[in-house]
Amino acid sequence: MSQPATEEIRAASYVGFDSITSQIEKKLLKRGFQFNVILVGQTGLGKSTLINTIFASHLVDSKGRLEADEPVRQTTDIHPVSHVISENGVRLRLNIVDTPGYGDQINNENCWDPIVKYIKASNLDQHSAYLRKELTAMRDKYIVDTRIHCCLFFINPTGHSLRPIDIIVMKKLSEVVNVVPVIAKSDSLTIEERDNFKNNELVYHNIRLYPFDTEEFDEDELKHNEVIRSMIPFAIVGSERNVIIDGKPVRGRKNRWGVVNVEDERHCEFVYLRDFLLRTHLQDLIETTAQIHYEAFRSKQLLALKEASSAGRPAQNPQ
Ligand SMILES: Nc1nc2c(ncn2[C@@H]2O[C@H](COP(=O)(O)OP(=O)(O)OP(=O)(O)O)[C@@H](O)[C@H]2O)c(=O)[nH]1
Repeated sequence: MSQPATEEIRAASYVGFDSITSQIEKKLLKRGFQFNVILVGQTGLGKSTLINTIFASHLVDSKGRLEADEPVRQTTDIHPVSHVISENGVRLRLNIVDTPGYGDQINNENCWDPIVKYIKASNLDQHSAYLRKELTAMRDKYIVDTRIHCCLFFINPTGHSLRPIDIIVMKKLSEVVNVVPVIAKSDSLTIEERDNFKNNELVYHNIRLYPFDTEEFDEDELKHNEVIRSMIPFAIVGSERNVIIDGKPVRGRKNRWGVVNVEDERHCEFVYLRDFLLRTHLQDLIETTAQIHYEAFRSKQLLALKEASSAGRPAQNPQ
């Protein structure tokens, strides 16, 4: 009897689990993806403009927020806006949480409190939703991810170094969310002033900023994170308008002295920020959020245990 060809043996022993990748892809594509971003920074620093520039469509109305006689908004005004955007059949549900008025008051003591509370509450909502799903055995029910995956922190382009309040707020926020700082309206800075913000002040103040390395990362991923860290805070320029450069419309800002091309890396770091958030680290931002949430929960649990043991009573589960 003749031996079966290798192809036939392979066909006979093929069980087909390699199709899991296409099964996952199909399921994920049907469901779409969720990305929740919070914008933190003073009024008028270009928060809505940047989001509109990144997503190249008018997502957030950046006009008409403040009337002349309207008092400066406070951070209690936090409000989320949801959008569904689609690219090549991939749907992204985008939740943008704006925090108008942060740091605008004369007394900014505890001005970060409402933001931190909001982020913690959205984490807790997610936690409770999963618990409800487990308890009621709704295995197939898709749980919408309410957690905040990224905080874009807008630094005022003062030309000096970071304000003490920014350092405190970034530290507080980094305990509960992935913080990505950006230098707002960097077209107003000289190259020297821009460098002042990048002189490792963030490292000096020991602010724990995203991205984080893990043991799973290969050499390329580690190198890439290193490049990103050396660039942070990204010096960005935003614009909702197109200007004509060499006969072509480009996203930019025109002033008396010339044109800033937002997408030209010689002019600003907008393109690096966009690639980092959407093309290379979107999934990692989502995954790291779960890790931060877990670490915060664990340290709360340990604290509760310590307090309970020193008071000689049984520990309760923290919320
Ligand atoms: N020069 C310069 N101006 C910008 C830039 N980004 C936005 N602006 C302008 O700054 C003004 C305020 O922009 P917004 O996007 O509304 O600022 P915001 O931070 O969302 O403001 P609030 O909604 O009040 O908190 C607008 O006139 C924008 O055109 C930038 O990168 N450079």
